[in-house]
Amino acid sequence: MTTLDLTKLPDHLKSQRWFSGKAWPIKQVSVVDHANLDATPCNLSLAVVEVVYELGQPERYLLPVKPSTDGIKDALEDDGCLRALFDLIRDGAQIPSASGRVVGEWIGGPEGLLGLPSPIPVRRLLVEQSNTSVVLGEKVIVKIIRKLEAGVNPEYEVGRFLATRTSFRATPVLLGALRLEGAAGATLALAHRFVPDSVDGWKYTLERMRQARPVGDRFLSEMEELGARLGDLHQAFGSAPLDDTAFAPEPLLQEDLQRWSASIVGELGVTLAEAGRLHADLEGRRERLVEYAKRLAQVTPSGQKIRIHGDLHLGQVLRANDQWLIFDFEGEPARSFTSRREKYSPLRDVAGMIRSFDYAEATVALEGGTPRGRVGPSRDAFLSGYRKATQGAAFLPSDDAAFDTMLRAFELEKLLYEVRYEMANRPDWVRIPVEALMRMEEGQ
Ligand SMILES: Nc1ncnc2c1ncn2[C@@H]1O[C@H](COP(=O)(O)OP(=O)(O)O)[C@@H](O)[C@H]1O
Ligand SMILES: O=P(O)(O)O[C@H]1O[C@H](CO)[C@@H](O[C@H]2O[C@H](CO)[C@@H](O)[C@H](O)[C@H]2O)[C@H](O)[C@H]1O
Repeated sequence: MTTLDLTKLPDHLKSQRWFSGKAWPIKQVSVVDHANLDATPCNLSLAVVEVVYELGQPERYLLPVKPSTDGIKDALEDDGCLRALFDLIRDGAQIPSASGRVVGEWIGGPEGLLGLPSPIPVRRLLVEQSNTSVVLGEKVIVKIIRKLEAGVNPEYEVGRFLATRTSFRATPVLLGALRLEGAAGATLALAHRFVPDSVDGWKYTLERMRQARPVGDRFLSEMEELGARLGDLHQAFGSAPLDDTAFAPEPLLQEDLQRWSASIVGELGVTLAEAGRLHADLEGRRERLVEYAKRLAQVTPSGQKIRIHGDLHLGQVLRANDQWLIFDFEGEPARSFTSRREKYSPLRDVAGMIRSFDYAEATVALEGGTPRGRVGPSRDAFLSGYRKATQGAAFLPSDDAAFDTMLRAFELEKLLYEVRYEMANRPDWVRIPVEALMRMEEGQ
Protein backbone atom coordinates (compact mmCIF):
# COMPACT_ATOMS: atom_id res chain seq x y z
CA MET A 1 0.00 0.00 0.00
CA THR A 2 1.23 3.49 -0.72
CA THR A 3 2.19 5.59 2.27
CA LEU A 4 0.50 8.67 0.82
CA ASP A 5 -1.45 10.60 3.43
CA LEU A 6 -4.69 11.15 1.54
CA THR A 7 -5.86 13.90 3.88
CA LYS A 8 -2.89 16.04 2.85
CA LEU A 9 -3.35 15.50 -0.88
CA PRO A 10 -5.84 18.30 -1.71
CA ASP A 11 -3.57 20.96 -0.15
CA HIS A 12 -0.48 19.41 -1.72
CA LEU A 13 -2.08 19.41 -5.19
CA LYS A 14 -3.30 22.98 -4.88
CA SER A 15 0.23 24.16 -4.17
CA GLN A 16 1.62 22.59 -7.37
CA ARG A 17 2.08 24.75 -10.48
CA TRP A 18 1.08 21.92 -12.80
CA PHE A 19 -2.24 21.25 -11.01
CA SER A 20 -4.96 22.70 -13.22
CA GLY A 21 -7.88 22.34 -10.78
CA LYS A 22 -6.82 25.07 -8.35
CA ALA A 23 -10.01 27.08 -8.82
CA TRP A 24 -12.45 24.22 -8.15
CA PRO A 25 -13.57 22.82 -4.79
CA ILE A 26 -12.26 19.25 -4.42
CA LYS A 27 -14.73 16.63 -3.22
CA GLN A 28 -12.37 13.68 -2.95
CA VAL A 29 -8.89 12.49 -3.89
CA SER A 30 -8.10 8.81 -4.15
CA VAL A 31 -5.16 6.69 -5.30
CA VAL A 32 -6.28 4.63 -8.30
CA ASP A 33 -2.99 2.81 -8.85
CA HIS A 34 0.52 2.92 -7.50
CA ALA A 35 3.87 1.19 -7.83
CA ASN A 36 6.60 1.16 -5.19
CA LEU A 37 10.16 1.05 -6.41
CA ASP A 38 11.72 0.15 -3.06
CA ALA A 39 14.91 -1.03 -4.73
CA THR A 40 15.75 2.45 -6.00
CA PRO A 41 18.11 4.58 -3.88
CA CYS A 42 15.36 7.10 -3.20
CA ASN A 43 12.43 4.75 -2.43
CA LEU A 44 10.42 6.20 -5.28
CA SER A 45 6.68 5.53 -5.49
CA LEU A 46 4.60 6.33 -8.53
CA ALA A 47 1.02 7.07 -7.57
CA VAL A 48 -1.86 7.89 -9.88
CA VAL A 49 -4.40 9.98 -8.02
CA GLU A 50 -7.91 10.78 -9.10
CA VAL A 51 -9.34 14.15 -8.14
CA VAL A 52 -13.13 14.37 -7.99
CA TYR A 53 -14.44 17.93 -7.95
CA GLU A 54 -17.72 19.21 -6.55
CA LEU A 55 -18.61 20.03 -10.17
CA GLY A 56 -17.14 18.86 -13.48
CA GLN A 57 -15.18 15.88 -14.71
CA PRO A 58 -12.69 14.02 -12.48
CA GLU A 59 -9.01 14.33 -13.40
CA ARG A 60 -6.01 12.05 -12.90
CA TYR A 61 -2.50 13.13 -12.00
CA LEU A 62 0.82 11.36 -11.64
CA LEU A 63 2.48 11.87 -8.28
CA PRO A 64 6.03 10.57 -8.04
CA VAL A 65 6.60 10.65 -4.27
CA LYS A 66 9.15 9.57 -1.70
CA PRO A 67 8.79 8.87 2.02
CA SER A 68 8.97 11.93 4.22
CA THR A 69 8.23 12.64 7.86
CA ASP A 70 6.72 16.03 7.06
CA GLY A 71 3.91 15.27 4.60
CA ILE A 72 4.11 14.51 0.90
CA LYS A 73 7.49 14.90 -0.76
CA ASP A 74 7.61 15.34 -4.54
CA ALA A 75 10.24 12.83 -5.69
CA LEU A 76 11.05 14.92 -8.75
CA GLU A 77 12.85 17.40 -6.48
CA ASP A 78 15.37 14.65 -5.80
CA ASP A 79 18.07 14.02 -8.45
CA GLY A 80 18.43 10.38 -7.34
CA CYS A 81 14.72 9.77 -7.96
CA LEU A 82 14.92 11.37 -11.40
CA ARG A 83 17.83 9.11 -12.29
CA ALA A 84 15.86 6.10 -10.96
CA LEU A 85 12.91 7.06 -13.12
CA PHE A 86 15.16 7.38 -16.18
CA ASP A 87 16.68 3.96 -15.39
CA LEU A 88 13.22 2.41 -15.65
CA ILE A 89 12.97 3.76 -19.20
CA ARG A 90 16.54 2.95 -20.20
CA ASP A 91 16.40 -0.59 -18.79
CA GLY A 92 12.98 -1.41 -20.22
CA ALA A 93 11.91 -2.26 -16.66
CA GLN A 94 8.61 -3.93 -15.80
CA ILE A 95 7.36 -3.25 -12.28
CA PRO A 96 4.05 -4.54 -10.95
CA SER A 97 1.64 -1.88 -9.74
CA ALA A 98 -1.42 -2.39 -7.53
CA SER A 99 -3.66 -3.02 -10.54
CA GLY A 100 -1.37 -3.29 -13.56
CA ARG A 101 2.29 -2.69 -14.27
CA VAL A 102 4.73 0.11 -15.02
CA VAL A 103 6.60 -0.54 -18.26
CA GLY A 104 9.77 1.18 -19.40
CA GLU A 105 10.59 1.18 -23.12
CA TRP A 106 13.87 2.20 -24.74
CA ILE A 107 13.80 2.67 -28.51
CA GLY A 108 16.95 4.78 -28.77
CA GLY A 109 19.32 1.80 -29.15
CA PRO A 110 22.78 1.82 -27.55
CA GLU A 111 23.74 5.00 -29.47
CA GLY A 112 20.99 6.88 -27.63
CA LEU A 113 22.99 6.42 -24.44
CA LEU A 114 26.35 7.49 -25.85
CA GLY A 115 28.13 10.19 -23.89
CA LEU A 116 25.94 9.90 -20.78
CA PRO A 117 28.28 10.11 -17.76
CA SER A 118 27.66 8.30 -14.49
CA PRO A 119 26.10 9.57 -12.32
CA ILE A 120 24.10 11.49 -14.89
CA PRO A 121 23.98 15.24 -14.18
CA VAL A 122 20.40 16.47 -13.77
CA ARG A 123 19.21 19.94 -14.80
CA ARG A 124 15.64 21.13 -14.33
CA LEU A 125 14.10 23.15 -17.11
CA LEU A 126 13.10 26.61 -15.94
CA VAL A 127 10.18 27.13 -18.29
CA GLU A 128 6.49 27.57 -17.59
CA GLN A 129 4.97 24.22 -18.40
CA SER A 130 2.14 22.02 -17.29
CA ASN A 131 4.49 19.03 -17.08
CA THR A 132 7.94 18.66 -15.53
CA SER A 133 10.97 18.38 -17.83
CA VAL A 134 14.53 17.58 -16.83
CA VAL A 135 17.69 17.45 -18.90
CA LEU A 136 20.02 14.53 -18.20
CA GLY A 137 23.68 14.93 -19.05
CA GLU A 138 22.71 17.55 -21.68
CA LYS A 139 21.87 14.60 -23.95
CA VAL A 140 18.37 13.50 -22.99
CA ILE A 141 15.29 15.46 -21.97
CA VAL A 142 12.69 13.59 -19.91
CA LYS A 143 9.20 15.01 -19.67
CA ILE A 144 7.24 13.65 -16.74
CA ILE A 145 3.57 14.03 -17.54
CA ARG A 146 1.55 15.39 -14.65
CA LYS A 147 -2.04 15.37 -15.83
CA LEU A 148 -2.82 11.91 -17.14
CA GLU A 149 -5.26 10.93 -19.82
CA ALA A 150 -6.50 7.49 -20.67
CA GLY A 151 -5.77 6.08 -24.09
CA VAL A 152 -2.88 6.36 -26.51
CA ASN A 153 -0.80 9.49 -25.94
CA PRO A 154 -0.29 11.08 -29.38
CA GLU A 155 3.17 12.46 -28.51
CA TYR A 156 4.34 8.92 -27.66
CA GLU A 157 2.60 7.37 -30.64
CA VAL A 158 3.85 9.92 -33.19
CA GLY A 159 7.38 10.04 -31.73
CA ARG A 160 7.58 6.27 -31.88
CA PHE A 161 6.25 6.16 -35.43
CA LEU A 162 8.70 8.79 -36.67
CA ALA A 163 11.67 7.20 -34.90
CA THR A 164 11.00 3.60 -35.86
CA ARG A 165 9.07 3.70 -39.15
CA THR A 166 10.39 6.74 -41.02
CA SER A 167 13.62 8.50 -41.92
CA PHE A 168 12.27 11.89 -40.79
CA ARG A 169 14.91 13.33 -38.46
CA ALA A 170 14.01 17.03 -38.35
CA THR A 171 12.78 16.41 -34.81
CA PRO A 172 14.35 15.63 -31.42
CA VAL A 173 14.07 11.87 -31.75
CA LEU A 174 12.02 9.89 -29.20
CA LEU A 175 14.35 7.69 -27.16
CA GLY A 176 11.97 6.00 -24.79
CA ALA A 177 8.88 6.12 -22.63
CA LEU A 178 7.42 5.04 -19.32
CA ARG A 179 3.86 3.74 -19.41
CA LEU A 180 1.38 2.45 -16.89
CA GLU A 181 -0.60 -0.52 -18.16
CA GLY A 182 -3.84 -1.73 -16.64
CA ALA A 183 -7.15 -0.17 -15.64
CA ALA A 184 -5.52 3.23 -14.93
CA GLY A 185 -3.29 2.94 -18.04
CA ALA A 186 -1.55 6.10 -19.25
CA THR A 187 1.77 7.39 -20.60
CA LEU A 188 3.76 8.67 -17.62
CA ALA A 189 6.98 10.02 -19.12
CA LEU A 190 8.77 10.53 -22.43
CA ALA A 191 12.49 10.73 -23.14
CA HIS A 192 13.72 12.63 -26.21
CA ARG A 193 17.14 13.53 -27.53
CA PHE A 194 18.02 16.93 -26.01
CA VAL A 195 18.97 19.60 -28.54
CA PRO A 196 21.63 21.84 -26.99
CA ASP A 197 21.90 25.54 -27.86
CA SER A 198 18.48 25.61 -29.45
CA VAL A 199 16.07 28.51 -29.48
CA ASP A 200 12.36 28.08 -30.04
CA GLY A 201 10.95 29.41 -33.30
CA TRP A 202 8.75 31.97 -31.55
CA LYS A 203 11.68 33.70 -29.81
CA TYR A 204 13.80 33.36 -32.93
CA THR A 205 11.18 34.93 -35.21
CA LEU A 206 10.30 37.71 -32.74
CA GLU A 207 13.96 38.66 -32.56
CA ARG A 208 14.15 38.90 -36.33
CA MET A 209 10.90 40.85 -36.57
CA ARG A 210 11.99 43.32 -33.87
CA GLN A 211 14.88 44.43 -36.03
CA ALA A 212 14.27 47.72 -37.79
CA ARG A 213 15.35 46.58 -41.25
CA PRO A 214 12.86 44.96 -43.62
CA VAL A 215 12.83 41.18 -43.94
CA GLY A 216 15.91 40.05 -45.78
CA ASP A 217 16.55 37.11 -48.07
CA ARG A 218 18.15 35.17 -45.24
CA PHE A 219 15.03 35.33 -43.07
CA LEU A 220 12.81 34.42 -46.01
CA SER A 221 14.95 31.46 -46.93
CA GLU A 222 14.70 30.28 -43.30
CA MET A 223 10.91 30.50 -43.58
CA GLU A 224 11.10 28.56 -46.83
CA GLU A 225 13.16 25.90 -45.06
CA LEU A 226 10.56 25.77 -42.29
CA GLY A 227 7.87 25.10 -44.90
CA ALA A 228 10.05 22.38 -46.42
CA ARG A 229 10.51 20.66 -43.03
CA LEU A 230 6.75 20.64 -42.51
CA GLY A 231 6.40 19.18 -46.01
CA ASP A 232 8.93 16.47 -45.08
CA LEU A 233 6.98 15.70 -41.91
CA HIS A 234 3.77 15.30 -43.89
CA GLN A 235 5.59 13.11 -46.42
CA ALA A 236 6.69 10.91 -43.49
CA PHE A 237 3.10 10.67 -42.19
CA GLY A 238 1.87 10.04 -45.74
CA SER A 239 4.32 7.14 -46.14
CA ALA A 240 2.63 4.97 -43.49
CA PRO A 241 1.76 1.52 -44.84
CA LEU A 242 -1.86 0.41 -45.12
CA ASP A 243 -1.53 -2.14 -42.33
CA ASP A 244 -0.59 0.61 -39.87
CA THR A 245 -4.17 1.65 -39.28
CA ALA A 246 -3.34 4.44 -36.83
CA PHE A 247 -1.22 6.21 -39.47
CA ALA A 248 -2.16 4.95 -42.95
CA PRO A 249 -3.47 7.81 -45.13
CA GLU A 250 -7.15 7.65 -46.04
CA PRO A 251 -8.94 9.22 -48.99
CA LEU A 252 -10.47 12.60 -48.27
CA LEU A 253 -14.25 12.31 -48.66
CA GLN A 254 -16.95 14.88 -49.27
CA GLU A 255 -18.40 14.00 -45.88
CA ASP A 256 -15.08 14.91 -44.20
CA LEU A 257 -15.17 18.34 -45.81
CA GLN A 258 -18.83 18.75 -44.83
CA ARG A 259 -18.16 17.70 -41.25
CA TRP A 260 -15.16 20.05 -40.88
CA SER A 261 -17.09 22.89 -42.52
CA ALA A 262 -20.07 22.39 -40.17
CA SER A 263 -17.74 22.26 -37.20
CA ILE A 264 -16.12 25.59 -38.17
CA VAL A 265 -19.56 27.18 -38.66
CA GLY A 266 -20.48 25.93 -35.15
CA GLU A 267 -17.26 27.29 -33.67
CA LEU A 268 -17.91 30.61 -35.36
CA GLY A 269 -21.30 30.79 -33.61
CA VAL A 270 -19.87 29.95 -30.18
CA THR A 271 -16.83 32.21 -30.56
CA LEU A 272 -18.71 35.25 -31.84
CA ALA A 273 -21.28 34.84 -29.07
CA GLU A 274 -18.42 35.10 -26.52
CA ALA A 275 -16.11 37.57 -28.24
CA GLY A 276 -18.88 39.66 -29.82
CA ARG A 277 -19.64 41.21 -26.43
CA LEU A 278 -16.15 42.71 -26.33
CA HIS A 279 -15.71 43.33 -30.05
CA ALA A 280 -19.12 44.42 -31.29
CA ASP A 281 -18.00 45.00 -34.88
CA LEU A 282 -17.26 41.26 -35.26
CA GLU A 283 -20.96 40.44 -35.16
CA GLY A 284 -21.64 42.36 -38.38
CA ARG A 285 -19.03 40.23 -40.19
CA ARG A 286 -20.55 36.88 -39.30
CA GLU A 287 -22.12 36.13 -42.69
CA ARG A 288 -18.95 36.81 -44.68
CA LEU A 289 -16.91 34.63 -42.31
CA VAL A 290 -19.48 31.83 -42.49
CA GLU A 291 -18.90 31.89 -46.26
CA TYR A 292 -15.24 30.88 -45.81
CA ALA A 293 -16.31 27.89 -43.76
CA LYS A 294 -19.13 26.91 -46.13
CA ARG A 295 -16.85 26.98 -49.17
CA LEU A 296 -14.90 24.12 -47.57
CA ALA A 297 -17.93 21.83 -47.91
CA GLN A 298 -18.21 22.71 -51.62
CA VAL A 299 -14.64 21.72 -52.52
CA THR A 300 -14.46 18.67 -54.79
CA PRO A 301 -12.60 16.18 -52.58
CA SER A 302 -9.12 15.13 -53.66
CA GLY A 303 -6.02 14.17 -51.70
CA GLN A 304 -5.93 12.35 -48.38
CA LYS A 305 -6.40 12.64 -44.65
CA ILE A 306 -3.21 11.89 -42.77
CA ARG A 307 -1.91 12.16 -39.22
CA ILE A 308 -0.77 15.71 -38.59
CA HIS A 309 1.10 17.66 -35.92
CA GLY A 310 -2.21 19.18 -34.81
CA ASP A 311 -1.00 22.19 -32.83
CA LEU A 312 1.67 23.67 -35.02
CA HIS A 313 2.93 27.15 -34.31
CA LEU A 314 6.32 28.84 -33.95
CA GLY A 315 6.60 27.70 -30.33
CA GLN A 316 6.62 24.08 -31.55
CA VAL A 317 9.78 24.33 -33.60
CA LEU A 318 13.39 24.67 -32.50
CA ARG A 319 16.22 26.37 -34.35
CA ALA A 320 19.62 24.76 -33.78
CA ASN A 321 22.72 24.56 -35.97
CA ASP A 322 20.92 26.50 -38.73
CA GLN A 323 18.26 23.79 -38.90
CA TRP A 324 14.57 23.66 -37.99
CA LEU A 325 13.29 20.84 -35.81
CA ILE A 326 9.60 20.19 -35.25
CA PHE A 327 8.56 18.89 -31.82
CA ASP A 328 5.74 18.53 -29.25
CA PHE A 329 3.37 16.20 -31.08
CA GLU A 330 0.80 16.11 -28.30
CA GLY A 331 -1.80 18.10 -30.31
CA GLU A 332 -4.18 20.77 -29.00
CA PRO A 333 -4.38 20.23 -25.23
CA ALA A 334 -8.09 21.12 -25.08
CA ARG A 335 -9.04 18.15 -27.29
CA SER A 336 -9.35 14.52 -26.20
CA PHE A 337 -6.65 12.02 -27.19
CA THR A 338 -9.14 10.36 -29.55
CA SER A 339 -9.83 13.58 -31.40
CA ARG A 340 -6.12 14.53 -31.50
CA ARG A 341 -5.31 11.17 -33.12
CA GLU A 342 -7.80 11.66 -35.95
CA LYS A 343 -6.49 11.94 -39.47
CA TYR A 344 -7.00 15.34 -40.96
CA SER A 345 -6.05 17.55 -43.86
CA PRO A 346 -2.33 18.42 -43.60
CA LEU A 347 -3.30 21.99 -44.53
CA ARG A 348 -4.46 22.41 -40.94
CA ASP A 349 -0.79 22.40 -39.84
CA VAL A 350 0.10 24.80 -42.64
CA ALA A 351 -2.62 27.18 -41.44
CA GLY A 352 -1.39 26.93 -37.84
CA MET A 353 2.11 28.05 -38.75
CA ILE A 354 0.89 30.85 -41.01
CA ARG A 355 -1.17 32.23 -38.13
CA SER A 356 2.00 32.34 -36.06
CA PHE A 357 3.67 34.78 -38.47
CA ASP A 358 0.76 37.18 -37.96
CA TYR A 359 1.08 36.72 -34.17
CA ALA A 360 4.77 37.54 -34.29
CA GLU A 361 4.26 40.75 -36.28
CA ALA A 362 1.29 41.75 -34.08
CA THR A 363 3.35 41.11 -30.93
CA VAL A 364 6.10 43.38 -32.19
CA ALA A 365 3.44 46.03 -32.86
CA LEU A 366 2.00 45.59 -29.33
CA GLU A 367 5.51 46.16 -27.97
CA GLY A 368 5.58 49.51 -29.78
CA GLY A 369 7.46 48.37 -32.87
CA THR A 370 6.39 49.35 -36.37
CA PRO A 371 4.62 46.68 -38.43
CA ARG A 372 6.75 46.18 -41.52
CA GLY A 373 4.59 44.01 -43.72
CA ARG A 374 6.52 40.85 -42.96
CA VAL A 375 3.58 38.47 -42.71
CA GLY A 376 2.88 38.30 -46.46
CA PRO A 377 6.49 37.59 -47.53
CA SER A 378 6.99 35.10 -44.66
CA ARG A 379 3.78 33.31 -45.58
CA ASP A 380 4.75 33.16 -49.28
CA ALA A 381 8.24 31.86 -48.51
CA PHE A 382 6.88 29.25 -46.08
CA LEU A 383 4.26 28.10 -48.59
CA SER A 384 6.81 27.95 -51.38
CA GLY A 385 9.05 25.67 -49.27
CA TYR A 386 6.06 23.53 -48.35
CA ARG A 387 4.84 23.21 -51.94
CA LYS A 388 8.30 22.23 -53.22
CA ALA A 389 8.73 19.56 -50.54
CA THR A 390 5.29 18.09 -51.20
CA GLN A 391 5.16 18.34 -54.98
CA GLY A 392 3.00 15.52 -56.35
CA ALA A 393 2.18 14.23 -52.84
CA ALA A 394 -0.98 12.12 -52.80
CA PHE A 395 -2.24 13.81 -49.63
CA LEU A 396 -2.56 17.29 -51.19
CA PRO A 397 -5.63 18.53 -53.06
CA SER A 398 -5.16 18.13 -56.79
CA ASP A 399 -5.73 21.78 -57.76
CA ASP A 400 -4.58 25.14 -56.44
CA ALA A 401 -8.10 26.54 -55.99
CA ALA A 402 -9.01 23.69 -53.64
CA PHE A 403 -5.68 24.15 -51.79
CA ASP A 404 -6.43 27.86 -51.25
CA THR A 405 -10.07 27.37 -50.19
CA MET A 406 -9.11 24.67 -47.70
CA LEU A 407 -6.19 26.63 -46.32
CA ARG A 408 -8.41 29.70 -45.83
CA ALA A 409 -11.04 27.63 -43.97
CA PHE A 410 -8.39 26.13 -41.66
CA GLU A 411 -6.93 29.58 -41.01
CA LEU A 412 -10.42 30.66 -39.95
CA GLU A 413 -10.72 27.58 -37.73
CA LYS A 414 -7.38 28.37 -36.06
CA LEU A 415 -8.31 32.04 -35.64
CA LEU A 416 -11.51 31.08 -33.84
CA TYR A 417 -9.57 28.69 -31.59
CA GLU A 418 -7.09 31.49 -30.87
CA VAL A 419 -9.86 33.95 -29.93
CA ARG A 420 -11.19 31.42 -27.41
CA TYR A 421 -7.69 30.52 -26.19
CA GLU A 422 -6.75 34.17 -25.63
CA MET A 423 -10.03 35.02 -23.90
CA ALA A 424 -9.36 32.21 -21.43
CA ASN A 425 -5.63 32.72 -21.01
CA ARG A 426 -4.32 36.10 -22.20
CA PRO A 427 -7.22 38.57 -22.56
CA ASP A 428 -4.82 41.37 -23.58
CA TRP A 429 -3.91 39.36 -26.65
CA VAL A 430 -7.44 38.70 -27.95
CA ARG A 431 -7.10 41.63 -30.28
CA ILE A 432 -4.44 39.77 -32.28
CA PRO A 433 -6.78 37.08 -33.66
CA VAL A 434 -9.79 39.45 -33.58
CA GLU A 435 -8.03 41.96 -35.82
CA ALA A 436 -6.95 39.16 -38.12
CA LEU A 437 -10.58 37.99 -38.33
CA MET A 438 -11.64 41.49 -39.31
CA ARG A 439 -8.95 41.63 -41.99
CA MET A 440 -9.99 38.20 -43.24
CA GLU A 441 -13.52 39.44 -43.69
CA GLU A 442 -12.14 42.29 -45.75
CA GLY A 443 -10.63 39.67 -48.03
CA GLN A 444 -6.95 40.22 -47.16
N1 LIG B 1 14.38 17.99 -27.29
C1 LIG B 1 14.51 19.22 -26.80
N2 LIG B 1 15.70 19.85 -26.83
C2 LIG B 1 15.86 21.10 -26.33
N3 LIG B 1 14.86 21.78 -25.73
C3 LIG B 1 13.65 21.20 -25.66
C4 LIG B 1 13.41 19.89 -26.19
N4 LIG B 1 12.12 19.57 -25.96
C5 LIG B 1 11.57 20.62 -25.33
N5 LIG B 1 12.46 21.59 -25.15
C6 LIG B 1 12.25 22.87 -24.47
O1 LIG B 1 11.37 22.63 -23.39
C7 LIG B 1 10.19 23.42 -23.48
C8 LIG B 1 8.99 22.62 -22.98
O2 LIG B 1 8.85 21.44 -23.76
P1 LIG B 1 7.44 20.88 -24.23
O3 LIG B 1 7.64 19.53 -24.82
O4 LIG B 1 6.75 21.91 -25.09
O5 LIG B 1 6.71 20.74 -22.84
P2 LIG B 1 5.16 20.95 -22.52
O6 LIG B 1 4.42 20.03 -23.47
O7 LIG B 1 5.05 20.55 -21.09
O8 LIG B 1 4.87 22.41 -22.78
C9 LIG B 1 10.09 23.81 -24.96
O9 LIG B 1 9.45 25.04 -25.17
C10 LIG B 1 11.55 23.85 -25.40
O10 LIG B 1 12.07 25.14 -25.16
O1 LIG C 1 1.85 25.94 -26.12
P1 LIG C 1 0.73 25.06 -26.53
O2 LIG C 1 1.16 24.02 -27.47
O3 LIG C 1 -0.06 24.52 -25.39
O4 LIG C 1 -0.28 25.96 -27.43
C1 LIG C 1 -1.20 26.85 -26.83
O5 LIG C 1 -0.53 28.04 -26.42
C2 LIG C 1 0.04 28.84 -27.47
C3 LIG C 1 0.63 30.09 -26.83
O6 LIG C 1 1.74 29.72 -26.09
C4 LIG C 1 -1.04 29.24 -28.49
O7 LIG C 1 -0.40 29.88 -29.60
C5 LIG C 1 -0.83 31.17 -29.97
O8 LIG C 1 0.13 32.11 -29.49
C6 LIG C 1 1.44 31.93 -30.04
C7 LIG C 1 2.32 33.05 -29.48
O9 LIG C 1 2.40 32.94 -28.08
C8 LIG C 1 1.42 32.01 -31.57
O10 LIG C 1 2.72 31.75 -32.10
C9 LIG C 1 0.45 30.99 -32.12
O11 LIG C 1 0.35 31.13 -33.53
C10 LIG C 1 -0.92 31.21 -31.49
O12 LIG C 1 -1.84 30.20 -31.94
C11 LIG C 1 -1.70 27.99 -29.03
O13 LIG C 1 -2.73 28.38 -29.93
C12 LIG C 1 -2.28 27.16 -27.87
O14 LIG C 1 -2.79 25.94 -28.36
